[in-house]
Amino acid sequence: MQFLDLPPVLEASGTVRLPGSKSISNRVLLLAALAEGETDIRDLLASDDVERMLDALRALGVDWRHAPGTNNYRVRGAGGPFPVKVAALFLGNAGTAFRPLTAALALSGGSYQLSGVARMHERPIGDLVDALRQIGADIDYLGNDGFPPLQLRPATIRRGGVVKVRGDVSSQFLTALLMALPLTGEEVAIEVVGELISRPYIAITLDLMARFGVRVTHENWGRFIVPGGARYVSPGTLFVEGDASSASYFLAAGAIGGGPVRVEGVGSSSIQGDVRFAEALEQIGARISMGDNWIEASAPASGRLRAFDLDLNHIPDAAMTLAVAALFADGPCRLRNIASWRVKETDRIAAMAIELRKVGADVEEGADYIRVTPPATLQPAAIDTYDDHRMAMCFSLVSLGGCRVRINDPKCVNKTFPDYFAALSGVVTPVPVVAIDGPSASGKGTVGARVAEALGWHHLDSGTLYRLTALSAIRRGVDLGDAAALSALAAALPARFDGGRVLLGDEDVSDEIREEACSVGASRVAVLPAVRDALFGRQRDFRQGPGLVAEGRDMGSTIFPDAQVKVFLTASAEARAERRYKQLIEKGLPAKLESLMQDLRERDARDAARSVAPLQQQPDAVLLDTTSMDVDAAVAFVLDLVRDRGLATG
Ligand SMILES: Nc1ncnc2c1ncn2[C@@H]1O[C@H](COP(=O)(O)OP(=O)(O)O)[C@@H](O)[C@H]1O
Ligand SMILES: Nc1ccn([C@@H]2O[C@H](COP(=O)(O)OP(=O)(O)O)[C@@H](O)[C@H]2O)c(=O)n1
Repeated sequence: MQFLDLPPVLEASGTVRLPGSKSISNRVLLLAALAEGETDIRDLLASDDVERMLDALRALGVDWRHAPGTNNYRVRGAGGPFPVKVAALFLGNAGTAFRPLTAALALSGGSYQLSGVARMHERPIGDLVDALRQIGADIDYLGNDGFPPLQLRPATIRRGGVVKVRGDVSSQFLTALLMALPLTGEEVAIEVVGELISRPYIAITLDLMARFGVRVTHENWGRFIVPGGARYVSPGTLFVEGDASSASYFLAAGAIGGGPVRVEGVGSSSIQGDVRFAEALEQIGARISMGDNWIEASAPASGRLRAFDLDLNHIPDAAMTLAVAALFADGPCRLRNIASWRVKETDRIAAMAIELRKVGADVEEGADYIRVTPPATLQPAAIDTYDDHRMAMCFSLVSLGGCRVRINDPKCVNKTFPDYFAALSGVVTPVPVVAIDGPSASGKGTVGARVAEALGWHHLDSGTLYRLTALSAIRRGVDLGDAAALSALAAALPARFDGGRVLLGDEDVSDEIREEACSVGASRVAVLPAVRDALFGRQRDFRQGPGLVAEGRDMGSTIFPDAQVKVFLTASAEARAERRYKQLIEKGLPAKLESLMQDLRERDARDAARSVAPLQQQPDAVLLDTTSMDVDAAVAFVLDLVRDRGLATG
């Protein structure tokens, strides 16, 4: 399984240009395909769901062209039903393609097979099929009743009259009918049965249909009239707004991570309901400002979002972002009236509950609500994403809690936002790391500790973890080649660091781990991949604000490959042996220069030759050879690097 590790973040601020709206992109493509004339569509979303729609339109005989290097498309409309009368369409997991195409194809007088991925075949479509059957459409279920895949056949469609459709499972059924019914040419009334959910999505549909010349009226969102003699006519050029649901992650980032974070592409003139996410964020304390085409969010003056209890029926997709924002609130939060989450890309209520618990939240889920009690401190976790782009994007926000987070299967964001993680990294400042790697006695520990102190940052001497593992093993008589036993020891190591002291349980072992036996032992256990794995997360957990200085052999290559400063610290073997000798004698520990030299050479060789995380200078590391340099100069050199990168002032 692929994964993406997001580092803990210090703060969020900056500007993001949003990709095109998925809802608008797929609606506009279908309307342009059915319309008379050519439509120039600007800033179309480039994503999997839109690809599925584009592929389908081409298979149905609609001619479209893409202007290379842009997100602009020209669609030559069919001026009515689709010209190709027999087709098999694969629509992935794109609800915004599947539902509207089902309705439009049911009225196109052809034989069409529509299928998708396994999850698409678990997402209900029965209410739409029932509505279409009322007017004579010939539709069969090829799998389970009420679900895709579907077989559509030519049929005599009753024109005019009344069609009833349920509105309480997915508003896409109504959207699909609204967009397709003008193909009949007669006035039709659509009556919504049950309470209409996600109304703002219907507003988008009506707005876009009007731009293509078909004006639908409605009575209080319960009864809609598609006028007689309606035909779609291209509006010429049409700009796709930025995606308001995608905006939610960045606005939340601003509200949690300080801000201001500005999104461009949506604003007060947007037709997308999800811009109202900004209002919800404001209600819970965030500072929001807005222009026609942008929205900006900053953290509350108090620094902390307020606990909330909100009905989020009108913004079901963006509401997911609030479920994760709840981790940063000052008390338990309740998200209500979100039953539609259960039939989306995955059962989002269940998925959200499982993953929020992983980071430490206490979660209660009901049929149509979720209650999130934030933990005192977030726990690092590996988040499963359920092939659901929004799960991946939402949980990236955990990193704003100064907590590392792993996102499994990060490519699921391709559904709506292929560049999401790059866009996110453009507005967040990860906790900075100075990684110092190098051979034994090159001065890593001394320089690292001094640099950390000068910056006021945390310090990790990773070698002590290997030394402690060796010490525990020696004490318990564990064989230094027994990978399974050693990795179990390493994983459960009761290590604590207190000032300059190293504790194993309550015992101060600072000196003991420096003795020859531990040095040799550490070097031996360190070649075992299982031991290195067992210590991996523990080392990463040292990365906390305001920053970390980490030293060892693989800080820059493996543990913190994204470290902002990487130093390869070295000195000649003779210089290093002499330093070690002096160091041990000063501590009153036994030492012989010759055997130290010998040991050092052997350890250097083992570190450089091992298969996992060998010691070598990284291409992006700065070489610092201290053979003829004193400690002060070495410390000053590293501090200069840190300041040059703009990571610390003073
Ligand atoms: N640039 C330097 N010049 C002289 N002595 C140094 C220098 N850097 C470190 N030392 C000394 O060398 C000894 C070993 O350094 P240490 O920091 O323990 O190395 P490492 O952590 O790389 O094994 C210490 O006594 C330290 O004071
Ligand atoms: N990041 C690290 C740190 C130490 N080690 C191993 O752990 C041993 C002890 O590390 P250390 O940094 O305390 O050793 P010295 O450099 O002080 O001799 C080294 O000999 C390395 O083999 C490692 O493999 N990876």
